[in-house]
Amino acid sequence: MTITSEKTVASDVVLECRGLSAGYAGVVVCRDLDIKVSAGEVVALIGANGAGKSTTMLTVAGELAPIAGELSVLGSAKRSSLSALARRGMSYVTEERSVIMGLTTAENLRLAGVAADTACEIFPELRALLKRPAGLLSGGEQQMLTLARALAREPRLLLADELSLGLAPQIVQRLLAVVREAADRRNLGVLLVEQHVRQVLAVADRVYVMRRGQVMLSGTAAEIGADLDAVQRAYLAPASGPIEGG
Ligand SMILES: Nc1ncnc2c1ncn2[C@@H]1O[C@H](COP(=O)(O)OP(=O)(O)OP(=O)(O)O)[C@@H](O)[C@H]1O
Repeated sequence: MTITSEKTVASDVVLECRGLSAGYAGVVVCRDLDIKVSAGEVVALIGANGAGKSTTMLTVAGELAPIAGELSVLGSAKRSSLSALARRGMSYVTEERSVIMGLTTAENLRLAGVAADTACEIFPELRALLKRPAGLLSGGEQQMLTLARALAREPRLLLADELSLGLAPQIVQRLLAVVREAADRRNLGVLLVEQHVRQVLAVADRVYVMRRGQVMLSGTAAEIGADLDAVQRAYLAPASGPIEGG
């Protein structure tokens, strides 16, 4: 199945890869990736376990060197480390709880150079939790803290890899709504890996569907959502056997 039409939300491209191959120690795991994210756009990367989503994100984030192809992040095609990209306006958040558990919410924010008021504007839920050690926050609250910390720095590109892994549906919805709002209000470009396909389709502009290291399908969220059952059967069921041609 091929869906070709794509909505162009903004002309400002914050992330683009063309013919990108990525992997580990020279072994290709993802190949020929053509992915683009513009400012103000929420783009979802979905796929079954092992499809190569995290490998793609790690490569885009500067953690893995591309094996082949072109990659341009925030207007530069020069390879940059995660920390250099962070300085230029990229935030990378993952499912791993990145808060320091022994510090309070307020201390975690201070350590990141983020004003508590700014974080609480993003997630008002954090206000009542400022004095609580992050280790005592629920998983959802920890991810609100993580996301507030990331968004308070006013990035131009947010990479979020399964931010809502293992969280309750209402929390997933809340986190995704805040990401959508940041895209709309601050012109943030977002690339989002998400297992909660229906929920992510509700907030995304466009979607790339990966399977066995390749983008098999791309389109607007409406296009992908229109035949989601078929997409799920064809591409989101667990793949069996090795990735071909690695
Ligand atoms: N550090 C690594 N070294 C070698 N191979 C790896 C490494 N990490 C992942 N892989 C392999 O790369 C392939 C893609 O993995 P990746 O984690 O990118 O998929 P994913 O789509 O993010 O999966 P999931 O949804 O399960 O997180 C898998 O076959 C995996 O075993």
